Amino acid sequence: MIGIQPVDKIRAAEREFAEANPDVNLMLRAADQVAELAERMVPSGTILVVVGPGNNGGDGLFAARKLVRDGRRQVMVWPVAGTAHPQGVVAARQVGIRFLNDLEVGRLLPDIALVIDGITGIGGRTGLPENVHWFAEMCDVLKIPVLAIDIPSGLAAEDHHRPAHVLAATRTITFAAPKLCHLAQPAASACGDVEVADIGLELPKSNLRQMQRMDVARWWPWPTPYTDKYSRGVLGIDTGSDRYPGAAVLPVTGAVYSGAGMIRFTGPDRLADLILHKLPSVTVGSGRVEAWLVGCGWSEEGAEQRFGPILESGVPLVIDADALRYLPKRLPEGSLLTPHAGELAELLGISRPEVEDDPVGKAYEAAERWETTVLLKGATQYIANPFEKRVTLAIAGPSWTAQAGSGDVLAGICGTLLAAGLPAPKAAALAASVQAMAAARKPGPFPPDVVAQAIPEVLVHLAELADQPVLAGDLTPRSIAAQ
Ligand SMILES: NC(=O)C1=CN([C@@H]2O[C@H](COP(=O)(O)OP(=O)(O)OC[C@H]3O[C@@H](n4cnc5c(N)ncnc54)[C@H](OP(=O)(O)O)[C@@H]3O)[C@@H](O)[C@H]2O)[C@@H](O)CC1
Ligand SMILES: Nc1ncnc2c1ncn2[C@@H]1O[C@H](COP(=O)(O)OP(=O)(O)O)[C@@H](O)[C@H]1O
Ligand SMILES: [K+]
Repeated sequence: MIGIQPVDKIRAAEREFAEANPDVNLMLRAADQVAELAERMVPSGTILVVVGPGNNGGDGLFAARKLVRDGRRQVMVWPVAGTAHPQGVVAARQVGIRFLNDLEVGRLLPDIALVIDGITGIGGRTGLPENVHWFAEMCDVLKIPVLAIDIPSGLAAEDHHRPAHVLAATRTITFAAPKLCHLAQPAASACGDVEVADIGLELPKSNLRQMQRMDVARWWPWPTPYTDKYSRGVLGIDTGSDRYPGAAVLPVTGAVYSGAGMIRFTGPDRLADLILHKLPSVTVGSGRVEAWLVGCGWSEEGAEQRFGPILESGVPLVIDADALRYLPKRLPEGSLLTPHAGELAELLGISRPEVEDDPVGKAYEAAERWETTVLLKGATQYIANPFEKRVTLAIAGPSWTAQAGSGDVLAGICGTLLAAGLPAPKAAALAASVQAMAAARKPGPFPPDVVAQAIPEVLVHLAELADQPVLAGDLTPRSIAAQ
């Protein structure tokens, strides 16, 4: 798990560090890391460092000095605000770096091998300075690689929005910890590959975090030799309707391919035939279950009648789609709500843009109101955990997943994991991450059920990562196997 840090925590850590280490210049440390990455990106060619008025520009100027390599590399600086970090300017001038004006930049740009963006960092407000708009567009058109220092200029560190004008980066090097803009879409799409450089700052634990592959590997409920189908978890699924028959098949597909021990389908009989045709391991009719998945494709007719008895069962529920309209005040303990932005807006009685403006805050608000875990779906998936007062971002996948039915499959994966006994926040974070990883293995317009079929391959890799014996399969002792 990686902690995502707000700007005030970064600044506080910087102050503490400076007090404890008066002889260490953090800007030089940051600049060295920027220069080192720039060397890796373009071992030769001219580098243009674009600097703003603050310390982000200071990083850029000291990196420029380092990159000159005793005159063996041509490095130029464009101070976009007129003024720039005074000591940085002196340092750059001392090694003979040429300072350019707008006209010169326009003329020389086609021959630049790399742009280093030191316009604004964590002090940046959303939006690029106006006199740089043309430059950002030219870099894009000319496909010039851009290395952003800390934050691509135009983005604000704690904001997931991507404004119309931003100096989009090929790579971003940030310091100490990622900020929200590096990981949350659409801002993240302007950051390119993000590298987090250690400059020695000590940061407190964050209540905003992002899942890593190793977390998925470690938390996945791997079966053991003691496992049977019941102990792996029986999932009840009541989904689909005449209007949405696919919403019966898709969640079941997600559940089967993520390894549910057993599935009991209790939706309309006609739909059971459809499911069995594709997935004959599913059983039909009620019985004991460890968790329920409800709501996908219910449509309105009869929804409440379907929901009532399931709510009374007392086991944890995955509550998706139409069932979100009929939430009781108190939900069974351990339940999980899986709304997309529109459904969350309806739940909270606000507009969709209000949710899209503050996904972290709104997901958390709903989680607190219903005292339950909320998985807010979308390009970035947020899991709000009101018990430990934190929000986790799932591992992200390709945008091809934005298609009808992906949410149904995801609900099925969540169901498998709740039935396996995982607490809802873990189940949601694992399910969303694994679906994204499966989609990354099948990048393209594959239907959501085909993406679900890639989950076993993802799990094989994760089991290797976690060194899980479950992979061995053949437990024959080596000496016998060799004969
Ligand atoms: N903290 C750390 O641990 C370390 C930090 N380090 C580095 O310091 C950076 C932070 O530096 P910083 O605080 O000086 O702010 P910075 O990002 O340069 O921007 C402020 C300037 O930009 C201006 N401005 C803002 N938005 C604008 C806009 N949209 N359009 C136009 N102008 C805009 C703003 O103007 P003002 O708000 O004053 O009007 C102000 O003049 C950090 O990202 C990292 O690179 C490392 O050296 C070492 C460790
Ligand atoms: N831009 C995107 N990039 C990646 N995944 C996305 C994107 N937009 C949506 N998704 C995924 O698509 C799913 C859509 O869910 P939902 O809207 O409930 O679909 P449905 O109800 O039709 O199944 C979510 O699980 C989310 O993971
Ligand atoms: K920057």
